[in-house]
Amino acid sequence: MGPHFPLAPPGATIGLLGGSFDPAHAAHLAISRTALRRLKLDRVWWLVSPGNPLKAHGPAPLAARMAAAQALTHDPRIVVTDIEARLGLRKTADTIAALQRLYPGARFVWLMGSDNLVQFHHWDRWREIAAAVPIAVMARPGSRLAARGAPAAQVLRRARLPEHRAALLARMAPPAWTLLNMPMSPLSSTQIRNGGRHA
Ligand SMILES: Nc1ncnc2c1ncn2[C@@H]1O[C@H](COP(=O)(O)OP(=O)(O)OP(=O)(O)O)[C@@H](O)[C@H]1O
Ligand SMILES: O=C(O)c1ccc[n+]([C@@H]2O[C@H](COP(=O)([O-])O)[C@@H](O)[C@H]2O)c1
Repeated sequence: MGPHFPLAPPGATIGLLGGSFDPAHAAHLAISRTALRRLKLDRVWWLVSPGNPLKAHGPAPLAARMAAAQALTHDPRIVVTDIEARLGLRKTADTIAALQRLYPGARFVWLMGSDNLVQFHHWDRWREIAAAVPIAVMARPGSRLAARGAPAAQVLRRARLPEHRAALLARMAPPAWTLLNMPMSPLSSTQIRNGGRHA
C-alpha cells in the first residue's frame, strides 16, 4: 500500500462516505459525526470521487475538492482521501471490493444520504454492494420518507435493522441496513455552487 492510502487500525470499523464533495460542507461533517457516534465507528473516510458515474457533468478538479474538504475537517476521526482516483476506480461496487481486499482486517460500512437510497437501484451492481457491506442511510430533507419506500429499500426490507440497534450495524453480516434519523440539514453542494449559504 502506498503512503497516500489511509491507515486502518486492525479491527477498525470504518464508515465510507462517498461523494463528489463539490464542495464539502457542514452537513457532510454533521452526518459523519452522527455516524461515528450512533454506529460506534472508529473512523469515517470521505471518498472524494473522481466523478459520479451517473452524473453527466464532471465536478471541479479533484485536487481543489480534496483541499477544500481537508480544510473543513479538523476531527482526527474523519479522513479525507482520493483513494478511488489512486486506484483508478469510480464505481462503488469496485471501490468496496478493492478496499476489502486492501484492508482485510477492517470492517467497512457504506454511508449515504437518503437521497441516494432513492436512486440506489440505478447504481451499478447495487445488490452486490448491499451484499458486501452494511449500509447506514442518513436522513436528508426531501427524501427521508421517499427512502423508506425506495425500490432498494423494498428489496432489502428483511435486512433492515431498527434504528435503536444501529450500534450493532458495523459488526453485522451484510445485507444489513438502517435509516438514521437526526436533526436534518438542508445544505447541499448544489446550493453552495449556485451561490447559496456556505458551510
Ligand atoms: N444535507 C445532507 N443531509 C444528509 N446527507 C447529505 C447531505 N448533504 C450531502 N449528503 C450525503 O453526503 C454524501 C456526499 O454528498 P455529495 O458530495 O453528493 O454532496 P451533495 O450536497 O449531495 O452534492 P450535490 O448537491 O452536488 O448533489 C451523499 O451520500 C449525500 O447523500
Ligand atoms: O457505482 C455507481 O454506480 C454509483 C452511482 C451513483 C453514485 N455513486 C457514488 O455515490 C456517492 C455519492 O455521489 P454524489 O455524486 O452524489 O456525491 C459517490 O461515492 C459516488 O461514486 C456510485
